[in-house]
Amino acid sequence: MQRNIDTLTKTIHKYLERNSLYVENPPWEIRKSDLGGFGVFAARSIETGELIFRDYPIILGPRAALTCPPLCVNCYGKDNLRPCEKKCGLKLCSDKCQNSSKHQKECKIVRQWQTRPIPEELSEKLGKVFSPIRAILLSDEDKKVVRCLKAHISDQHGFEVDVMKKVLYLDVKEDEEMFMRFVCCVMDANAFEVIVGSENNQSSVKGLYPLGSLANHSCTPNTIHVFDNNQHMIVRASTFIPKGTEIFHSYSRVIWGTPTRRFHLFRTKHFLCKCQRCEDPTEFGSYVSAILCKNCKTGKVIPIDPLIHNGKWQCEGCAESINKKDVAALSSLLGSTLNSFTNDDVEIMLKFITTKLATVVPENNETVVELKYKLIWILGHERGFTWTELSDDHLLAKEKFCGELLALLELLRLGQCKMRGLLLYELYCCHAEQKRRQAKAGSASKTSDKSLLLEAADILMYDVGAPPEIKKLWPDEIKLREQ
Ligand SMILES: C[S@@+](CC[C@H](N)C(=O)[O-])C[C@H]1O[C@@H](n2cnc3c(N)ncnc32)[C@H](O)[C@@H]1O
Repeated sequence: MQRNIDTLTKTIHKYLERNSLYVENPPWEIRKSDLGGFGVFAARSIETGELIFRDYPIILGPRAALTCPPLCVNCYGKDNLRPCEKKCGLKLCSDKCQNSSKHQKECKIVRQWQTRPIPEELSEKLGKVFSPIRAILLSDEDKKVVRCLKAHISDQHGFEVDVMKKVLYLDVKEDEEMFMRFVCCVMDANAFEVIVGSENNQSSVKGLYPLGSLANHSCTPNTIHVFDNNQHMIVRASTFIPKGTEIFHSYSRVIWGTPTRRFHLFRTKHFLCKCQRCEDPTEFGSYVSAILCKNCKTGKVIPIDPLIHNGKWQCEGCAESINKKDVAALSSLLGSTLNSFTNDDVEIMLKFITTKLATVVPENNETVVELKYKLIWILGHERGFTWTELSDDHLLAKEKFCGELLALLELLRLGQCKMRGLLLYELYCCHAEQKRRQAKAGSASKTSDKSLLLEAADILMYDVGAPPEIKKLWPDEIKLREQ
């Protein structure tokens, strides 16, 4: 399909209207982007925290990753899965899901395609390659929406259809196969990871959001996106966005260093980011990708030109230069050490930060940051380290890491980003626990700073995964939507 601004704008407006999400004079508009293709731009100035748009997934389905557990194909629950009574090969978790009209349609089409029964051991495979089948059942209008989204056409995409044909022996018609292969290319270019379910029963699935898909990437995004309990995507401004500015998501992890982010973006989204943060050898003075100089021991080694693949790196202190390969070897070693730690290795991780890591990388290096973030989620949460079990030292360590990572996010100019919301809440919980302990010991009580909680509640507004204490602070109108 010919992609131009008028067709794209009309198609997206109509899609939002069909889903009751269109608002008159929206603060966004679709335009050609200097980055190539199209993008979403601010049609007027947008204040920090302002709602930019809501979007609804045109396709939502299980993720194919091997690490994702099998899910009910209807509600994405993980428990009580059983094969469909009509033997389509999919798994469901209840009579309600079995009898849902959505499943009835999907069940029928899979049974039509079956040339032999799908054995139970292959049922999980069918669940994981199921999203493109969903696209076949879209209305013609919705198919038109999918056709106007960017597709990365290459043989690397579409393995789902190969599994359908070669492993599950589904007899798919040629035109259906072609459309499903195209849908795989569209999903790979545009799909978001979506969290469904609440607190203790969350699953990760993938969703194609037509308007959300049109926003390009920046490593310093100006938006935050969350998903509510109806799988709507809610996009708000994480910083002030002047009129005419391009609206960006981040497709990568903001705490990764430039080589890691650029590699990830290239591998998954097939482009080399050249944003302001990627261009800056110090990443706005954060030194997230820097390592320490082996020669002078204290100088920070940074890339001379971060946009040159395999270019030289140089120490800011003694000017000693290093090959990118040596930097990459150290990063990879540190990365695998980080991955080898389990939740029980808290003491080892804490020691690793202050000993080994402190001699080879600066304090904001991505490995240090990842490790601190990992510890923040263990301390106060995991078995053996819950709030009441936590030692005073561990509580202090968690509080310190929250403060350090919040300072880093500011250096990285990330505004009211999701990670800030999560860290503010964890910091608030540290203070509340300290206050409880002081009250118990009868000593002068530390005040737990309510402003941290209020700011976290504002940043994480609408997020289905937000802690209950935060949800209580949302305006009634949003609480009602959540029910
Ligand atoms: C989700 S789409 C974004 C919308 C897309 N520009 C379009 O025209 O529909 C993702 C694709 O847009 C392009 N893109 C997004 N951000 C980019 C960036 N910062 N630099 C270069 N290309 C980018 C890449 O081709 C990427 O795979």
